[in-house]
Amino acid sequence: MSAALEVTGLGVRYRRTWALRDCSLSVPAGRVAALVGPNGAGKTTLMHTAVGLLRATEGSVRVAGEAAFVAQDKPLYDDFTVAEMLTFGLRTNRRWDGEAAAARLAGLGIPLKRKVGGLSGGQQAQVAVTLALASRPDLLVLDEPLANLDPLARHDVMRTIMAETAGRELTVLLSSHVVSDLEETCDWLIVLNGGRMQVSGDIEELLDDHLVLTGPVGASEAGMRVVSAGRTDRQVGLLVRGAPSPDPRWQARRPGLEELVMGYLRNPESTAMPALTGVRP
Ligand SMILES: Nc1ncnc2c1ncn2[C@@H]1O[C@H](COP(=O)(O)OP(=O)(O)OP(=O)(O)O)[C@@H](O)[C@H]1O
Repeated sequence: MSAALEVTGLGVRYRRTWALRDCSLSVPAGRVAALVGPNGAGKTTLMHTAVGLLRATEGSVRVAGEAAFVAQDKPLYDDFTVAEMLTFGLRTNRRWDGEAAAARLAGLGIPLKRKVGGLSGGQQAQVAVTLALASRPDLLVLDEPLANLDPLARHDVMRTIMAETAGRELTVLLSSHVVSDLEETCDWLIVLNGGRMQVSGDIEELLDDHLVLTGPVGASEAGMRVVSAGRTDRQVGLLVRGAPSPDPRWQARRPGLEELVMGYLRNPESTAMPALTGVRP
């Protein structure tokens, strides 16, 4: 499968501050990739660089085809009606599918005559995503599309994205702070922390490749690849990568996505990157 997004040795600096350093990753075409990380991790910087709003200070970003971007603050023009936004899109995009966009908005019950500023937050997010999709991108980049939305609206926006990715070669990169929102929709995970890449990979493969171990203090950790550890006076909880421990005192189970992400974020030194990027396992 060819890569829709290929990031190689990327570094981005704002004046003296490096927002990203030594980042390499590859997202295969057709994937819905979740980009997660704490505040200031560099998510927006990575997305801006991918869509050409920022230039790489070092390294490179390559997108196969056209990218569309929905910014965190959804720069929709409040005084424009939804219909005017569609006309604007038609005039400013080479490949524009206004009919599909109008049909989708009708399906969502969003009136074309309504001013964008008069729509709810959820509806504005739907309009922003629909307009981005109407430009028929190969890569759709969404910077926290679910921020400030209630759970129902979050679910609806994710459903729109899912419906669009089904049956065509659209690749999506979306950032979020809420890992549970991504579980159903995303099949690729990227964890960014302090400007460094920690994880990039297929979510099912990553979950298969990790274990949560719980055991008494003193249970052997020899030979294990510990991602992160939590300890109390009596118990130890570990997230490990690879084979289970031979020590029978450990109880093992498969992690959930949130546990996997939190395990890595707790220990910024741990990485799970494909070998080809040259990052240590
Ligand atoms: N225009 C700028 N000038 C200087 N520093 C910046 C600028 N934009 C971002 N930074 C810095 O770069 C780093 C990465 O910021 P970025 O906005 O990419 O992170 P983020 O992961 O998107 O954060 P958040 O989750 O809070 O949106 C931070 O340390 C931030 O302070």
